[in-house]
Amino acid sequence: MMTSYDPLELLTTAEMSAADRLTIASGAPGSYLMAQAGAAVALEAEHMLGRALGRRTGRIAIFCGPGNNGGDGFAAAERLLARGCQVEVGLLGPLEKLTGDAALAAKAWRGPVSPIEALSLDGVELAIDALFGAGLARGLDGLARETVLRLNDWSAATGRPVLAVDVPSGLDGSSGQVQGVAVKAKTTVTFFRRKPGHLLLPGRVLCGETILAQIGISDEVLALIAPRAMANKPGLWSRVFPVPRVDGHKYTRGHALILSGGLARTGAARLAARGALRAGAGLVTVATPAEALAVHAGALTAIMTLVCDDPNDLSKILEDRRKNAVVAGPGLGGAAHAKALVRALLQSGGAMSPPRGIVLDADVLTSFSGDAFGLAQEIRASGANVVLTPHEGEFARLFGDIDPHREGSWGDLQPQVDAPDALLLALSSASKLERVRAASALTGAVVLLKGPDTVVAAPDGRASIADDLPPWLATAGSGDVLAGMIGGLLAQGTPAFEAASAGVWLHGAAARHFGPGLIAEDIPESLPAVFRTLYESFFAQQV
Ligand SMILES: NC(=O)C1=CN([C@@H]2O[C@H](COP(=O)(O)OP(=O)(O)OC[C@H]3O[C@@H](n4cnc5c(N)ncnc54)[C@H](OP(=O)(O)O)[C@@H]3O)[C@@H](O)[C@H]2O)[C@@H](O)CC1
Ligand SMILES: [K+]
Repeated sequence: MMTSYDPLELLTTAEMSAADRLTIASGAPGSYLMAQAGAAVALEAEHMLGRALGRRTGRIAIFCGPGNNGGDGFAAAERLLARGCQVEVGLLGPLEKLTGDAALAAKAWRGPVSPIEALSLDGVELAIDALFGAGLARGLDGLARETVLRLNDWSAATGRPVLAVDVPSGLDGSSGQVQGVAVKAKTTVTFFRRKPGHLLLPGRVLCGETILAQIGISDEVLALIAPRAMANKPGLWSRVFPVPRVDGHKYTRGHALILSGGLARTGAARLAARGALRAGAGLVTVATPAEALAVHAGALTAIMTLVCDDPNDLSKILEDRRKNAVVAGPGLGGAAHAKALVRALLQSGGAMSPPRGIVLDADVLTSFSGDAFGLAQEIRASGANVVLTPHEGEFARLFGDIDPHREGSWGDLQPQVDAPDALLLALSSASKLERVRAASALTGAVVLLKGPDTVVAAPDGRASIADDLPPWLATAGSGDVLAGMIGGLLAQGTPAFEAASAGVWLHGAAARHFGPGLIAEDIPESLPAVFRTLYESFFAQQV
């Protein structure tokens, strides 16, 4: 059965194996799951042929590997043959080496099996890639590599599609990274739940459209597996989302403070401020150097201003604990100034309850380049709810160049993090998901790493991955608006992980609503329409 809704959970390949094992242990044979998987692939193959040719009689070539992914290929082949399709099967490796359910599926296949290199693509309308799935163990080489390249060349030259089983072969389902080479699919059919690699780049592009099929694995196994990675959709954060209440007023919706840089760089703070206000903060104030006050005052209406020339001014401003969220970084200026301000900011919360929400972005992140340990110590000592919002460059400068062996680099941090060695290794992992999780575990902050596949991770290992951000979101000032929106959500009391995840989703939804040609100023102005649709969906779920 194909799924018509988007479940949130994303399963690593290890978690998916656990789901298979638990299901098989509860009495459903593996061969049944494989038959269901094959049937789902066959159904999609028929749809694809139907769409391309208006009939389902075109030739289909199925490339099977030596494990259960190949078994799914045999099961699909048999199903397609039974439905009257023209199917040919090639196998990587000897038939007699297949074991378990894959051997059973191959035995049930009534047609011939060619060596994979002999399976011709001449006149083929659709190729099915069932070489490797969750069991990919190393980079592809030799005949496996040649086969993948042959499939890609054929598809590029003819425009005919490849349908991938579970994941395009060569793609690591947990990380979204390519192991050597990978198939470029038009469509991927995966089972039970999507894997992080279906969302993370380059995986998402290699998968084409990902279709989720249910093959008889019960949702109940999720309670035992307890997956920690989720697709970033409203269902992830809707329960804590600050929907305005009839009995609320602006003072119950928090007060966000945005730190501005000097005269030549005030626009970023105003973009962030507008983002915070549109995201629903009750009050928003821009704290600005005196030299830029007139510029801000002339450009702002609903947003207030305060003079803040140095860390002392900031500490005084923050004695007002009603200013419960702060955004620092956009356009803030030179490293020494930014660092001094952020120190004052992190030391200002005292024993606030609930702790102040703080978004650190742009120039603040750059001011701590190579000093992730220093930043981590200050964040942990602050007790604040901190969200870091780097792009790839800022992330690399912050976490990519640290020397854990330098004396004193860990300071008093080491006892506060689990498995420090593994954490350091993960910081340079090829997997974006693992890198962001490690950065979050090190700093004790929620970390949001931007990109077309923005990942948000919390120190406890929860993570969200975005899969619906439009390319026109990558425009000057867009990140400033995002930082402000997250600040606005924090001001309303949204917990940091959910505020960051919801901020990413709303930012993308606003950009989708506006469409191509978007500039940063359009994002806050598109939020009301997004909220209207979002609240309607919340209310629809309540009735
Ligand atoms: N379990 C179930 O009930 C269900 C499972 N399902 C399906 O099973 C799939 C997972 O199956 P799987 O675990 O057998 O792994 P799979 O991806 O076929 O590859 C393993 C084989 O490839 C080989 N190999 C690995 N890397 C290689 C390389 N670079 N180059 C060359 N060879 C390489 C590896 O060899 P080895 O490493 O042992 O030398 C081994 O022979 C999953 O994606 C889904 O499609 C569904 O039917 C639902 C029910
Ligand atoms: K595959």
